[in-house]
Amino acid sequence: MSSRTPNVAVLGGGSWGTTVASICARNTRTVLWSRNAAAADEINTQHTNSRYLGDLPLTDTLRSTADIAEAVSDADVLVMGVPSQSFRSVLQEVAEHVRPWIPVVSLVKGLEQSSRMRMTDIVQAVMPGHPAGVLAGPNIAREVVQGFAAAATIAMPDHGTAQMLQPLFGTSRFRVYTTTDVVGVEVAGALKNVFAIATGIGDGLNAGDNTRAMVITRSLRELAKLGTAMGGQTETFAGLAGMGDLIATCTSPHSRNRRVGIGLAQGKTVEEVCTEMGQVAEGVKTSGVVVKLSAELGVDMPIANEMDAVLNNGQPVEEAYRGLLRQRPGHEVHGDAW
Ligand SMILES: NC(=O)C1=CN([C@@H]2O[C@H](COP(=O)(O)OP(=O)(O)OC[C@H]3O[C@@H](n4cnc5c(N)ncnc54)[C@H](OP(=O)(O)O)[C@@H]3O)[C@@H](O)[C@H]2O)C=CC1
Ligand SMILES: O=C(CO)COP(=O)(O)O
Repeated sequence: MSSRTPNVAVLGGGSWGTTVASICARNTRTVLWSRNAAAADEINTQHTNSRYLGDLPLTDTLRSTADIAEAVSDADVLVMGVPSQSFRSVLQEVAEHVRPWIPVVSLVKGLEQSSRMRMTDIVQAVMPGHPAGVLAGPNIAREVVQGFAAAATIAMPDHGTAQMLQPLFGTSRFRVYTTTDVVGVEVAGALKNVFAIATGIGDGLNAGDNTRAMVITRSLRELAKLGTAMGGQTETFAGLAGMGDLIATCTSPHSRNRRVGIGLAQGKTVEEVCTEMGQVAEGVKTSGVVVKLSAELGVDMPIANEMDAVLNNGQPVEEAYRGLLRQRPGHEVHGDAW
C-alpha cells in the first residue's frame, strides 16, 4: 500500500481558494486552478496572488495552472473555492476529468439562487457518489495567510473521511476540527453573510456597540432556527461555523459582506459597492434565497426579510432598522418576533 499523502486540487484562485491551497501545499502536493493564466503564472513564479492577497507570501511548493483538466487529473481530494453562483458550472466542466469517488470539499458560503440548493447538494446532483462536505469557520483569508491563529471545522457525512482530510487542511496555527453535520456547517456559513450586511448597515449608520451586539445575537437566533429547520444540529450554530463565523464576519473590517452594509448606509448602491470591492459578497444573492426558504419552512426571519427588502427591493436602510424596531419584542427564547 502506498504511504504517500493525498494529492489535493483546489478550484478557484480568489482570496480563499488561494489561501486554502497555500495551507494544503504545506501538508501535501497541491495544485490550484485559476481561470486567469497570468494569476497562475504569478503564483508559480512569485509565490503571491497580488490581485486578491497583495504581497502576502504563499507556500512556495504550491503549483497553479489555468488548465482545469490538468489540475484535477491526479487529485485524490477536490476542493471547490469558486463563488456559489459559479459552483455548478465549474463542477460540470470538471466532472469528466475527476477520478471516481474522491471526496469533494466545498469552501463556499452561499446558496444557489436558481435552485436554492446547498453546494454539497449540487455535488450530489452533478457528481453522484462522491462524498461531499464543507470546510468553514471564522476565517478571514488574509489573516489566515498571515499566520494568525484561527480555527475551522470540516464536515463530512462520514466521520472517518473528515478525520482523513483534517491533517491536509490544518497547521499548528490553523486548527481544523471535525463534524458530520454537513447541513449545519453549510447553512451557517451561507446565512452569516446576510447578517453581516445587516450589521454593516448599523455600523455605517453609526448606531453603536449595543446595536451591533443586538443584531449579531438576534441574527444567531434566526440563523439557528432556519438551520435546524433545514436539518442542521443545534450545537453547530453555537460553534465555529455558526457563532464563530458570525462574530468574525459581522465585526471584521476585512469582511466584504459587512462592507456592503456600510456602503449601503453611506448611500451607495449594491452594484457600486460590489464593483468597488472587486470581490464576491455572497450575502447579496443569498438574501433572496433565505427568505424563500424561510417562507417555505415556516421560519420567521425578520432581520433576513429586511435585508432582502433592502438588497432586492430598494428599501432604504433606515427604514429596515425602523421596521425592526417597530416590532414588539416577545419571549427571548420562544417568541417568533425578532
Ligand atoms: N475570502 C474569505 O475570507 C473567505 C471566503 N469564503 C468563501 O469562499 C468562496 C470563494 O470566495 P473568495 O475566494 O473569497 O472570492 P474572491 O472574490 O476573492 O475570488 C473569487 C474567485 O473565483 C473565481 N471565479 C469566479 N467565477 C468563476 C467562474 N465562473 N469560473 C471560474 N472561476 C471563477 C474568480 O476568478 P477571477 O479572478 O478570474 O475573476 C476568483 O479567482 C465564497 O463562497 C466565500 O464566501 C470562505 C471563507 C473565507
Ligand atoms: O467568510 C468569511 C470569514 O469567515 C469572509 O467573509 P466575507 O466574505 O464577508 O469577507
